Amino acid sequence: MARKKIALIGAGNIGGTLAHLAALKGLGDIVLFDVVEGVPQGKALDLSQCGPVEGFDANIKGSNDYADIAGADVIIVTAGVARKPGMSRDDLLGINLKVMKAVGEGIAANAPDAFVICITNPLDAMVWALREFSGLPHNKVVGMAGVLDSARFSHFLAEEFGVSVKDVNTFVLGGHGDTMVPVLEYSTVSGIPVADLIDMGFSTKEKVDEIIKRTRGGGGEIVALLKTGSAYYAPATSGIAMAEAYLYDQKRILPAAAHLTGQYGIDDLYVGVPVVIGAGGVEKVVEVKLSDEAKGNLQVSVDAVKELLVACKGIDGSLN
Ligand SMILES: NC(=O)c1ccc[n+]([C@@H]2O[C@H](COP(=O)([O-])OP(=O)(O)OC[C@H]3O[C@@H](n4cnc5c(N)ncnc54)[C@H](O)[C@@H]3O)[C@@H](O)[C@H]2O)c1
Ligand SMILES: O=C(O)C[C@H](O)C(=O)O
Repeated sequence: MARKKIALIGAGNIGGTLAHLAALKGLGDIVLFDVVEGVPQGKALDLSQCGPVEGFDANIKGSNDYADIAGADVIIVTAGVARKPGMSRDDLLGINLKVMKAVGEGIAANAPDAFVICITNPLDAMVWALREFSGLPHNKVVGMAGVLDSARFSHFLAEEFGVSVKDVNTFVLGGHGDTMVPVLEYSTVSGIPVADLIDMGFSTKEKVDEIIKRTRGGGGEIVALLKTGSAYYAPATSGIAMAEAYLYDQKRILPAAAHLTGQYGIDDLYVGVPVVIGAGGVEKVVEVKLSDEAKGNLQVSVDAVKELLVACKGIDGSLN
């Protein structure tokens, strides 16, 4: 069987980390694409020289030419700009929208059969715009944020409860902004609901509420510490988990920004919900029952995403 091909659009902090992980995990051959000349080529050469030590055979190529992504099975998009302290993700909209246009056109012309995972911020608006610009089927274009936000929530809960993070399962829904919705009723440790663990004295409601707040601000906390950019190790790991679900037809249920057509009362919008990812791309949107409080919070988050789409349409008339 021919090796799979993974194309990474954007060879910055996340792009380079994605390439490293994809090579270590043997996902296939890798193309690192960027508009900056030299950077993808330099990173590809450096990464290729891990091969003899790690024992991987992946062909890793750096490129400034979209023709090199032809035949890609999976494309992960991180092209664009990351925020710095004092900025919100939404401040990136104008500049990254233009990047999504170029990337969408490049994908449409060279790799229209790929499964495309968008990571660029502001995530929910950028994945929507990327889908519009590329014209790919909605089930083949998805946004990564929920896996990362849920990983943050799980990490904080495991630390607070003093249990292995392997047993913690959480869901964060909604847009990837400060209005995201960590859903407590679907958060468990080995199947035990968080509320029961609070009753058993593992923590208090106040502390768990603080963790929810910290999860919502999880990206900003790292931006404030790094000062020059944003998180990249956990975002790359999260993107790779989604790529593996597609490449290995795992049918995983993962929170991801997917195109909704009425589910959760939301139409023609990309927003974070649980989805099944397998060889068919986004194979199903999983519509879980939500409490009235979670529904209200999701609506606030959806309204924030809608505002960003209005802004996108204002900037680029072709999106109307
Ligand atoms: N969805 C999430 O959960 C999540 C998490 C972390 C970061 N992000 C976002 O991911 C994006 C990338 O983050 P990063 O840390 O890798 O940033 P980075 O600045 O390190 O890398 C971005 C790369 O994109 C390249 N680029 C710019 N315009 C391009 C174009 N038109 N075509 C191809 N490449 C282009 C740049 O040259 C740069 O190498 C940012 O928008 C960031 O906000 C999202
Ligand atoms: O916070 C950011 O700007 C990057 C990313 O969205 C994150 O959540 O880490």
